[in-house]
Amino acid sequence: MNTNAKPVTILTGFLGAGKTTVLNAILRSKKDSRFAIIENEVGEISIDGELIVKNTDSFTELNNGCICCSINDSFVDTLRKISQRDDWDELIIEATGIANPAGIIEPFKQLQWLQKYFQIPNVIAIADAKNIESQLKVSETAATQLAFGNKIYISKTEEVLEDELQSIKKLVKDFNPLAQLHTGSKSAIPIAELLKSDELSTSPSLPSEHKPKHDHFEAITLVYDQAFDEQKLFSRLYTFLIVQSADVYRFKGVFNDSRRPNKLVIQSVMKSLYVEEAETWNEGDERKSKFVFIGKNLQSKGFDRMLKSCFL
Ligand SMILES: Nc1nc2c(ncn2[C@@H]2O[C@H](COP(=O)(O)OP(=O)(O)OP(=O)(O)O)[C@@H](O)[C@H]2O)c(=O)[nH]1
Repeated sequence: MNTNAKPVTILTGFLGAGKTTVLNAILRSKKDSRFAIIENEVGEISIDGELIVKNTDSFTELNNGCICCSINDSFVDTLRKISQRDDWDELIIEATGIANPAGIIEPFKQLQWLQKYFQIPNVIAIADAKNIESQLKVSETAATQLAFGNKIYISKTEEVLEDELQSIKKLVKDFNPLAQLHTGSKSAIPIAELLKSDELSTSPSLPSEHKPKHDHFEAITLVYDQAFDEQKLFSRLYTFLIVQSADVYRFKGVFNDSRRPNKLVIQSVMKSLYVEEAETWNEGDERKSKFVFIGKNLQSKGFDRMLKSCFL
């Protein structure tokens, strides 16, 4: 092992599993570390970039598009760029929720020059206690993500009963018996255990002829200059999610309600919808509102009409 190589953590897991939440908890708990962060998102517009807690000693690189299928030049270029900087101590990569993480893990194992700068990654696969069972039924990707973790973290455990949690543990173990299993909730994420590197040798190696499969998800991003009415937006989206949204697996937005000094974040995971306050708008901000819908057979016109009906 190269002693100058720095630690790398990859966060994978299905849409809405809690990857950004874990990333933010790591940033908050290790204030003295300087993090290089790579966000791999679908859609042309970054929303996750806006959801990461601000830490002046860290920097974020965005890598849009699918990096699941092969060693991807733009991802390797991003790693090269980071390797040439000396203002970071640890690298964290948040993979998109809709892809097999093989293409993110593969370069670290196969490109020798990378090993001079980066350790073999600690891969944390996050499974949402409330939704993983149904996600595994609709998505092969959800299963593949679990299979790649050397650690599996079951999030949102406070949302399920103890006997449900036991059967979820058994279920995820079936997909990856070698992984260390951890559980937690938003306010009690076992960061130290998740980041401990002593078990990395159990990281599953890639099958020599692996053919990554991914589901045919698409993302629609919509951006508006107009301000939104928070209540209207919540109630229309809530009704939409309950009544019509079989094919929307994830929805996220950062929006402006001009009566409020803060950015507002609205997001759904399956049928649940949440609004949270984020940082305040700065003087001179354009106050654009951005939304992304992720799923199958999506029609942007319908989303656009619904969102426009929620302007202030
Ligand atoms: N109740 C509860 N909610 C959680 C927990 N972890 C995350 N969440 C919520 O779940 C939603 C999705 O969390 P994110 O961290 O954005 O999920 P993600 O995996 O980054 O989502 P994508 O990047 O879109 O795939 C947010 O509303 C979080 O606040 C948890 O342990 N308990």
